[in-house]
Amino acid sequence: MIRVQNVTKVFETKDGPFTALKDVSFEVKKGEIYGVIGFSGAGKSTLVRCLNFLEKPSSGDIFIEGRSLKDQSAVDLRKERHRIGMIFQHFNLFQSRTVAGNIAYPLKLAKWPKEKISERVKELLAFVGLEDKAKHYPDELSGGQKQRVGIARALATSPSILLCDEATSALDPQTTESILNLLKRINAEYGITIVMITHEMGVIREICDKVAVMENGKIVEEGSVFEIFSNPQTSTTKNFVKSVMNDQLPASVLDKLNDSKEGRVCRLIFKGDSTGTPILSETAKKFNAHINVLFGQITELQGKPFGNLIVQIIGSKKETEEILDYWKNRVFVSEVEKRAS
Ligand SMILES: Nc1ncnc2c1ncn2[C@@H]1O[C@H](COP(=O)(O)OP(=O)(O)OP(=O)(O)O)[C@@H](O)[C@H]1O
Repeated sequence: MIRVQNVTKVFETKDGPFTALKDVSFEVKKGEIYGVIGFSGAGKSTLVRCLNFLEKPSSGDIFIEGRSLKDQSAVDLRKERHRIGMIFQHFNLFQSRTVAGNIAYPLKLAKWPKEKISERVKELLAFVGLEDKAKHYPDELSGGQKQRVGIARALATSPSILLCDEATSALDPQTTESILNLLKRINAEYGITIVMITHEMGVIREICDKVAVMENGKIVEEGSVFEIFSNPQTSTTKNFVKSVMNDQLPASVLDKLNDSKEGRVCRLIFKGDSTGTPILSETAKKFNAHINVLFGQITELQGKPFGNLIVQIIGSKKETEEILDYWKNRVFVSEVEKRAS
């Protein structure tokens, strides 16, 4: 659906050339919700602007449904952009136009007949739950309502892709949740592929299928949301996961573990149906070793239960290995460092 191929973007600045994107490649499949997360300055906004060629890559290319954007004429690129909607952190609404006027704008540009425009605007207002605000101006709306207008405007020309650049970063947690639910509906009901740019791991956890982690203009890690949450590799990704999982062992427990030097400490990750598996009681029946539970939490990942258990196995080396093999066939298992990270 979207293929980003070796994209590099160099800006000329008064201090010389600055490389904001370095050889970035990834693919987004049709119907997927794909997240790109990174700290401020990582290159996320530059990347999202390259996806629809608002920013032209210095090298590399973007393919939309197999079509290369690099070689397209200005006219063809404009047509291509009609199939790609975009929403922004600060909504970017026209203050002098009403809500209905904002939503109608791209349809006017596309030269739709008047009656069809008003029909489509009505339909979109109903979809985003703002039927009663058609004649209001943006400064009479809350942040969440403004973003709903932004979403309705982005959907007006029935795009197949929606790019969201920090779409919830200016909103409070409750409003963020309602906007994320609206984006999920857009994805499920219209099959629209969504690319979410964000610095909030909670947004990724809530709605994305896959995620790429960006740092200094590069993708440092990519995978399914489950893979990234259960087994983050780079320190940046670990920090993002930590920001929402709160699954670190308290210092006092770590101290005790370091003192005792006994046993192996492991993290067990349960997903979906496996969350209800009575794995510890089964282990106790089957093996003689002692299992000491240090931490336990069940949260939700993409609407499915996601359990996280940290345990210490106290037993012989052979028995510990047997237990680990037994677990590895049932749940995701990783070793936990006893030192605080
Ligand atoms: N037009 C430009 N000219 C020069 N440098 C730029 C330009 N646009 C972006 N940059 C630089 O590229 C880097 C990446 O910026 P970008 O806005 O893509 O990051 P970001 O991850 O979206 O950060 P934020 O969340 O703060 O917007 C930054 O160091 C920025 O200063």
